Amino acid sequence: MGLKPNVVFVLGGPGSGKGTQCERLSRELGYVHLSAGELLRQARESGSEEGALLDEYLREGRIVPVELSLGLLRKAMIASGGTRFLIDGFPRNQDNLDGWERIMGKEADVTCVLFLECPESVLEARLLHRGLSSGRSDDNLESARKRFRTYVETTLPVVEHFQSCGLVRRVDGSQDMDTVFANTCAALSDAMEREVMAATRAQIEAATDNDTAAYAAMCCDDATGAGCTGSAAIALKTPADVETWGSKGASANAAGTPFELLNPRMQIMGNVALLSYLRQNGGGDAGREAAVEETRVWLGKGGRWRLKHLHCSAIKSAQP
Ligand SMILES: Nc1ncnc2c1ncn2[C@@H]1O[C@H](COP(=O)(O)OP(=O)(O)O)[C@@H](O)[C@H]1O
Ligand SMILES: Nc1ccn([C@H]2C[C@H](O)[C@@H](COP(=O)(O)OP(=O)(O)O)O2)c(=O)n1
Repeated sequence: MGLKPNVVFVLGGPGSGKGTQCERLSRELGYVHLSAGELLRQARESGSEEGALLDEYLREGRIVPVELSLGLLRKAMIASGGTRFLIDGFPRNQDNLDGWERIMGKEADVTCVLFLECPESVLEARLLHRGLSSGRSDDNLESARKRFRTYVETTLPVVEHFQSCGLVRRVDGSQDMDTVFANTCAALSDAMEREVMAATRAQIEAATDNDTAAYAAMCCDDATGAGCTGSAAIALKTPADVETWGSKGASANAAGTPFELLNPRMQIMGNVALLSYLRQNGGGDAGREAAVEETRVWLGKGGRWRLKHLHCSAIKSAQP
């Protein structure tokens, strides 16, 4: 099975800093940032037949039917080619949530919900200030108050739903931008760890399936592998490189064998993740048994985790 898209929902009142934080997170941590509100504004401007209807919804601070917002999000997710998403301003009500679960529930994994908390007085001041230059028809006091009411009545219950699933990471959005960013990064660390584990599993599955193209697609252009051969690091970029690598460390890649990643240790530094584990290939009747210490260095960029380097120990045990 390939890698499912990993999604972080970013919620908070209007003006809580969702767009500001997502823009920086996407730049520094390599996520694809998609703003539901921005996609709707673009759709309104595109001259489509829904334009006039959208204009009314946006001015009134009402939430548009999920078919429309999720349709735009889904298209943008596919067009981005990424697997790691910050989805900003969605799901904003029960209709959004139901639509997501119906259409995307099996297609994507929600790793966490980043929730920026901010008092209404701060939000109002920010939106009025933003209104001086944003050109947004809803950055005025009347629309801001309507949007805040909509947020309290319809979005907070969605946050409570995610809270009961243990997915909410709360960050005080009223602090200065750098402090909010630092707290946001810390709040995302466990979600990022899960993304890296999922990417690692998907890449090992590609190896055990002999899917060298899928494996290579998860590598950086300058990726290298070292260890198994006892010689210098070799390039790990093209399917042919992966083939060469596999043939040298064949026992650890016994075709179709199930595997376990034991004792994983992970360190995340910005958009770099370092993961070490003992990879145990159980084979049972199906194949050989082998254990290898592996360290993978992953780089988060362009909306994906890409392998930068793989180091393997010698095979610790193998049965013919
Ligand atoms: N931590 C912060 N402190 C002060 N102003 C902020 C902060 N975060 C965002 N802003 C400003 O507040 C306004 C709203 O931020 P934005 O990111 O657009 O919010 P949202 O996407 O949640 O509506 C913007 O003008 C932005 O520059
Ligand atoms: N899931 C969504 C997200 C936004 N919208 C609409 C309604 C919102 O008032 C506007 C603007 O949302 P956006 O997230 O860009 O901005 P604010 O958080 O309100 O500042 O877009 C929607 O209908 N459905």
